[in-house]
Amino acid sequence: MEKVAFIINPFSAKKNYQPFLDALQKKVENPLYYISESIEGTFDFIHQNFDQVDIFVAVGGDGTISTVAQKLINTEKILAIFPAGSGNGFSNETNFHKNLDELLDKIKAKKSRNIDTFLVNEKLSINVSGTGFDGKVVKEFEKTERGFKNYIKVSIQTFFNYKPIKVKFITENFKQYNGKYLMLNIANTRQFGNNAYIAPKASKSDGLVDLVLVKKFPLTYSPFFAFRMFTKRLKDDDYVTYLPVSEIEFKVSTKNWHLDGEFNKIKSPIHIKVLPKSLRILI
Ligand SMILES: Nc1ncnc2c1ncn2[C@@H]1O[C@H](COP(=O)(O)OP(=O)(O)OP(=O)(O)O)[C@@H](O)[C@H]1O
Repeated sequence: MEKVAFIINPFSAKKNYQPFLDALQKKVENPLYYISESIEGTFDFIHQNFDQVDIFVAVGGDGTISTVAQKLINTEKILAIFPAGSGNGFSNETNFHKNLDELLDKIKAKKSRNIDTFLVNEKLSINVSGTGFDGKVVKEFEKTERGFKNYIKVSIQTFFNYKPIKVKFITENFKQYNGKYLMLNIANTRQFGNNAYIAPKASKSDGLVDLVLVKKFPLTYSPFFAFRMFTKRLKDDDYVTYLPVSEIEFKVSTKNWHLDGEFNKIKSPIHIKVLPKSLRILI
């Protein structure tokens, strides 16, 4: 077996990691694994095993993957994923499936490629991060037991009393886009998760992110918006503007952000910067 370590987040996938662990122990002799009780725990584990491991497998959702990725950025170490989250946006976009045999075959072949990531001020994002409506939704969602149904429920409740955010660009050339928005997202890949394609043309290896500005639309329009998002047709939507950028600065009237689906408080002004080809992933 290649030099590989499995980092399992017991809080993802409805805490149902035991079947994964049983299967792993059946198929791999004496696997190196770590059940992560905290983000700090994951950091320590990676630090302690860094020299003797080539491939770190994150077993969890986008939040877990992002914490593992933070320690692998700009190194030769390879990130692999066994998706076990509720949305799995990043793993959907990087071709990882809930199939242990397939993953073990890929590990044996050990082929990899470098992809982009980006920073929101100093914080790393690998998939899609944003502020405004969905920052608030993630904040409220984290108070529930998660899952797709709760996500939809919280989204509808939040929509009713949501005030648009104000965005003011610092970077010249973009000032024409100053204004009020329902939400602002930065997309390295195409989807949030659950095949919700907020940026259907985004590419994780072009040195750019899509800055996605969404204007407030009437509630009656939300089914059309959702339909377009799930069918990769949001690009044609009049409420949405796409700005592909490698770096951009702006002020925004809220601190509520989500980074790869995890709630974060980030102080304005905001500096977005792509880190081109900074993360090596197993293919
Ligand atoms: N390395 C880690 N170790 C322990 N807990 C973590 C780690 N990374 C993230 N967490 C916490 O675990 C919870 C679930 O994380 P994660 O995002 O992986 O799963 P999810 O929310 O079910 O999936 P998704 O983001 O795909 O919807 C979050 O509350 C997060 O803060």
